[in-house]
Amino acid sequence: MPRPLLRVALAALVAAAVIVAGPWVLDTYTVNILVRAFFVAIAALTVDVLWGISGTLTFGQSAFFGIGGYALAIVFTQFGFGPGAALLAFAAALGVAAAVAGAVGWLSFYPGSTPLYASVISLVLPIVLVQILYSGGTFSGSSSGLVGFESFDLTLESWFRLSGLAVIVTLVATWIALRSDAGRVLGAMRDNDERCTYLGIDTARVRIGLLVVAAVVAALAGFGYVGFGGVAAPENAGFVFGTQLVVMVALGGRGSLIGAVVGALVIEVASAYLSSSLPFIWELIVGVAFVVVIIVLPGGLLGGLRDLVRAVHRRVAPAPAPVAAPVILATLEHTVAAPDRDDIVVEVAGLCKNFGSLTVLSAISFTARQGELVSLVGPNGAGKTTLIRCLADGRERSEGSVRIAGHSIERLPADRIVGLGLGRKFQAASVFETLSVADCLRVARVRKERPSLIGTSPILALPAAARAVVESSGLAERLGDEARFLSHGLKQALELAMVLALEPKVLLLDEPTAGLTRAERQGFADILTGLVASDRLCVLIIEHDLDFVRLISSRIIVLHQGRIALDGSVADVVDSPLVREIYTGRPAPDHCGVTA
Ligand SMILES: Nc1ncnc2c1ncn2[C@@H]1O[C@H](COP(=O)(O)OP(=O)(O)OP(=O)(O)O)[C@@H](O)[C@H]1O
Repeated sequence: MPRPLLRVALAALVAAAVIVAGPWVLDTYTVNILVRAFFVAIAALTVDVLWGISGTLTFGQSAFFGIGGYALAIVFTQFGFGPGAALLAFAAALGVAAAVAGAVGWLSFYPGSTPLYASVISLVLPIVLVQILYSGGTFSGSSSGLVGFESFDLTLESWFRLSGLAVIVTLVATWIALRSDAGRVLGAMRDNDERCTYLGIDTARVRIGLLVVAAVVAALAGFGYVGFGGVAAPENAGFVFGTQLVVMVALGGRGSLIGAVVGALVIEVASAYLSSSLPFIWELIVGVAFVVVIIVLPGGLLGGLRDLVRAVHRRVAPAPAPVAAPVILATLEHTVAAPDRDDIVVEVAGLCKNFGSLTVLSAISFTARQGELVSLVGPNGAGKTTLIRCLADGRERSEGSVRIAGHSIERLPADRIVGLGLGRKFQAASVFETLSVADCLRVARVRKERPSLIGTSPILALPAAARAVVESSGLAERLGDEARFLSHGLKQALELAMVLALEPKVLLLDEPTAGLTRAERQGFADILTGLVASDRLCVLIIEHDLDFVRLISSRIIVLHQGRIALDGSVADVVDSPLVREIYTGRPAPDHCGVTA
C-alpha cells in the first residue's frame, strides 16, 4: 500500500475508534450536539470540494441539505414510518437533489457563463426553495416546518457512531477521489479553466457532474440530520445556512478537507453552547471570532496549525526538501497513421470577424498542409491573435468557414475542436500553477486516456514529441515541482509539451518565444522544426521576430489591417518591399498589390 494511503488508513482507524468510544466519555448534551454537527460537517465538506478544490463559490449546498431533510419529513408525514417509506424517502432525497443539481448546474455552467454567475445562481436557489416551502401549506409545514413524524428508532449512541463514521467515510472517499488521476482535473480547472478547455476537457460537464455528486452527498447529510432530529425546518434549507457552510469552510481552511470538518464542528459546537449561555450575543461572538481568524490565519484554523507545526519542526530540525512521489517517464507508441505529405489540414475560406461595427478580420482565405510551418506576421493590431482564436473556437468568427483535418468546425466550442486534432498554445504560458509538472502533463492526457477515479499511476506516458520537449528543456528533472516555481522559459516549454501530449495534427502558437533567452529561442526553433520534419505536424505560429521567422518557416502569411497582404515563401516575404512598408509605415519604392 502506498505510504500516503497507509497514513490515511491509520488516521481513519484511530478516528473511528474515537467515534466508537465517544458516547462512553461524553455527556448526552454534547453527544446530541455532535450528531447534528457531524451531518453539517458532511455538507460543509461538499462546499469545500466545490469551492476550495474546484473553484466554484457556492451558497446553495444548504438547499440540497434541505431537500434531503424534507424528502424524509414529507414522506414520513404523508405515509408514516416503515421500510417502504424509508426507501421511498431515501430515493426521493437522492433523486430530487440530483435532478435539481443537474438543472442548476446546466444553468450555472452553460457555455459562456462565468464563475460569478454560478455563485449568484447558488444564492438564488435556497431563497427560491424556502419560498416554495413557505407556500407548501401543511404539505411542507410552511414557516414552522414539519415535526412530530415517526422516524428511525435508533439510540443516541447509535446515531453518534453512524454520523461520526459517515464523516470519516466521506472524508476518506473524497480524499481518495481527489488525489486520483481524475480528481486532479478539479484542481486544474480551479487553476486555469481556459487551459483545461484547450486540452479538450468539457469543463462545464465536469462541473455539472461534480455539483450533482456534491448535491447528493449534501442531501444524504440532510436526510440524516432530519432523521435524527425529527424536525425539518426551512432554516436548514435557506440562504443563511448556506452562507454558514461557506464560513465553516473558510474558518477551517478552504481546500483542506479536514479543515472543512473542523470548521463545521467548531462553529456548530460553539454556537450550541454559546446560544444557551449567551443567548443575545453569541452570534456576534462567532462573527468576530471568524473575522479575527480569517485576518490572522488566512489559511483558516488548519492552515494556521500546519504553519505552527512546520515552524516548530524547523526550529527543532531543519526540514529536508519534500520528496515528491517518483514519476516514471514512458513513451507512448505512435498510434497516428503516417500522414500524406500533401494533406491539407487547415482550410480557411472567407473568414471575417467583427467586434460590433469594428471589422478586425476580413475575407481571410488560406490553406496549410501537414509538414508545413506557417508564420503569421504583421504589425500590432493586424488581427493575428484574433485569427488564431477564430480557428480554435467555432463560436468566435462572424462569417466564413474553417476546416481542421478535413472537418468543418461549425460553431463547435474549443474543447470539441481539440478533438478534431488542434492544439493551441497561448502567448503567456498557460499551465496549472499549483499542480506538479507531471500532473500538468497528466491532465493534458485526460482527453486521450480515461483517468482512474480511485488510483494514481506513477507512470507518465507521453507521446514521443511531448517527451522530447520534456527532456530537451530540462523539465524531466523538475517533474515533481509545482509549475508556479518554474522559470518563464520552462513554463513555456511545459505548455508546449502539454499541447503536444494531445497528439495534435495542427499546432497554433501565439508568440511562443516572447521573453525567452537567445539559447531558449534556439532550443524552441530546433524543437519546432523537428516536429514539422519528423512528425509532419502543421504549425501556425504568430511571431514578431523576423529573424526567427526566417529561421523556422516554410511559408509566411502577412496580415495587415485584418487582411492577408502576402502569402508566400520566406524569400518572397521577408525581403518584400510591401513588408518593409507595413512594418516601417514608409512607402516602398517597388510597391506590389495587396492580395486579399
Ligand atoms: N474583444 C475585443 N473587442 C474589441 N476589439 C478587439 C477585441 N479583441 C481584439 N480587438 C481588436 O482587434 C484588433 C486585432 O487585435 P489582435 O489582438 O488580433 O491583433 P494582433 O495582430 O494579434 O496584435 P498583437 O501583435 O499586438 O498581439 C485590434 O485592433 C484589437 O484592438
